[in-house]
Amino acid sequence: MLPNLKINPEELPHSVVVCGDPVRAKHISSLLTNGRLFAQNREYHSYIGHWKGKEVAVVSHGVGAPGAAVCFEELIQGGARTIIRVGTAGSYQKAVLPGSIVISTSAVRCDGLTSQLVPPGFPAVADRHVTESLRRAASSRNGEIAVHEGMTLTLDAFYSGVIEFPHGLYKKSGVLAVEMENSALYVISSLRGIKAGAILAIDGYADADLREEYNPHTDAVSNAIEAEAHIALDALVNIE
Ligand SMILES: O=P(O)(O)O[C@H]1O[C@H](CO)[C@@H](O)[C@H]1O
Ligand SMILES: O=c1cc[nH]c(=O)[nH]1
Repeated sequence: MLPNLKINPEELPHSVVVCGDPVRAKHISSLLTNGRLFAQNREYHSYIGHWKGKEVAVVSHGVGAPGAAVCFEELIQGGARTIIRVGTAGSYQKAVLPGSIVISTSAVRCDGLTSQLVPPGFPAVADRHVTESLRRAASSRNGEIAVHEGMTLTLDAFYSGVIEFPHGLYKKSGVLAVEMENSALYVISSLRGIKAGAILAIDGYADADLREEYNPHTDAVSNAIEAEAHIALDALVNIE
């Protein structure tokens, strides 16, 4: 039994979708054929079912890299070989609008967790086969929603303290969006030799110049989450 996920590894498929929100995990499982809850502990709610004939799991990892890392490590210990994160993120770029989607190719490591695992220069990169599969799955949806691809940034602090995080620096460097777990997923998957990637629904602007009142509960964001869930499931079953 995996101690934090409370999953019996014999039940865990090789292909897994992960997301922060347990309610989103339940919703994604409702898209599956015979989707059902098969484990639950803390923020980790695990569902199993079939997508286009292939068995997949959907597991929530909560908010933030340390808790998510527990989830990723135990999934890999339990036999997961491909993990795709279906997340949300704040945009740094005017052209990356709320309600659009970002396929993350890499993550700037502004989290604390990965600096306890690997040296500073170690890259956090998505697997190229996963990224390619996400790109193909997204392009087969006929441009119904804008899809961007590029670097994202992983940060621990959702709200600022007295220190201002230099969002503007990363905006100028071409980073598309900020979220809180991708670097952990990429570093851990590289260390353990499995494939991982991430797709993100943009739920607002994180950049101070563009920011309005943060409201991630809009129809545009819900539509983007619905679309990215379908894209991730398609990418998971069609990966080469
Ligand atoms: O929507 P999820 O997958 O939780 O992702 C993003 O949303 C949470 C913050 O609201 C963080 O977990 C961040 O990474
Ligand atoms: O970490 C996150 C996630 C969604 N939106 C943000 O602005 N930040």
